[in-house]
Amino acid sequence: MAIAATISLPLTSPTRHSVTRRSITSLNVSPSSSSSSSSVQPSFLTLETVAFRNPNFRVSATSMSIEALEKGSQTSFLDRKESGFLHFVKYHGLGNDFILVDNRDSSEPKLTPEQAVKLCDRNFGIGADGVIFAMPGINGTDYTMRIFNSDGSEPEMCGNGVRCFARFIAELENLHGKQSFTLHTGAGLIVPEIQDDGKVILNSRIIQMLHLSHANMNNWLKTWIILLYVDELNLADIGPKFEHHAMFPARTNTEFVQVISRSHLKMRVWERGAGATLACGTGACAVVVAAVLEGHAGRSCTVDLPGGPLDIEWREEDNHVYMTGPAEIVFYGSVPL
Ligand SMILES: N[C@H](CCC[C@H](N)C(=O)O)C(=O)O
Repeated sequence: MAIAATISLPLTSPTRHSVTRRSITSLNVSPSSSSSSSSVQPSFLTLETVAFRNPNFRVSATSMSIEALEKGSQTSFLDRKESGFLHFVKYHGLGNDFILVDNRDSSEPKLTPEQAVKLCDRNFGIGADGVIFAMPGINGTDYTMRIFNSDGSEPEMCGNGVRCFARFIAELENLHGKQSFTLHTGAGLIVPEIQDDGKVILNSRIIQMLHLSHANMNNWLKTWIILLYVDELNLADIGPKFEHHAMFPARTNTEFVQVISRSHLKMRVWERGAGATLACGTGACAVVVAAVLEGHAGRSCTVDLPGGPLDIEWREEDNHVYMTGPAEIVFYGSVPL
């Protein structure tokens, strides 16, 4: 599959430090942490992202020329259905980046895992940690979210991916204000609730899984609390040893955690099927649940990841986990299939 793409860039004013409120998509409604979401540091914005942040230009990957985009072209881009091409939107959540595909017209993913591997390649493809498909719901849900990791494996769920998925659906369906939809995932039913300010809540079912998995040392969400200086870790060396250990027949994500205080953790992650990523939403949630269960932290923590901070709260009264973090559009694109 040739990878020659015309890229349309949804750009806002290219100031390096403008992380607009609307760009903060949160899985948290607790006002206490909303202020912290505005503390999201723009440090994870790369020059490429900033350079692509002006809504009036299109970059053609073939000519690398910059052309003015007619008004409203973002909407028309999302309506593109030319056959023989895959139209996608590139999002990232703290640098954990995904190719999002509007797959609402079919219950079969538009890409094979092998094609996803090629598109995720950062040199020969678009470059991403995974491909996420917005598909028709099943068993009465509004949508289904499926994800292929950059190695082609299919995980059950993806925390950062849910934030990007929520932003993607809101754009596709032109949703504004408070919205809620039911989402079928490999980890079960998720009911993301988009709040008036664009934030999204994560439902409690995942907590039972997190709780159970920590207790049962289930391979998917197993988290190791290791009291160490995580920056000194050679993830490429130690990560695969955990991922491929015989203890985890389905492999595992592994989070390496430094407890800075009872409300501040620092984490690096080696992800199953994606390697060292800049952020892991499910991992950050699992880390806080595990740290609480192990007595290392309180129920509200800022988790520092290489891509930036996530605010996580495991609320006692409803057993929900609330995650606050950004979900940014990077560009729209089309690739020939
Ligand atoms: N690689 C992970 C899926 C993505 C999880 C991570 N990106 C997140 O934000 O939750 C796995 O195979 O379980």
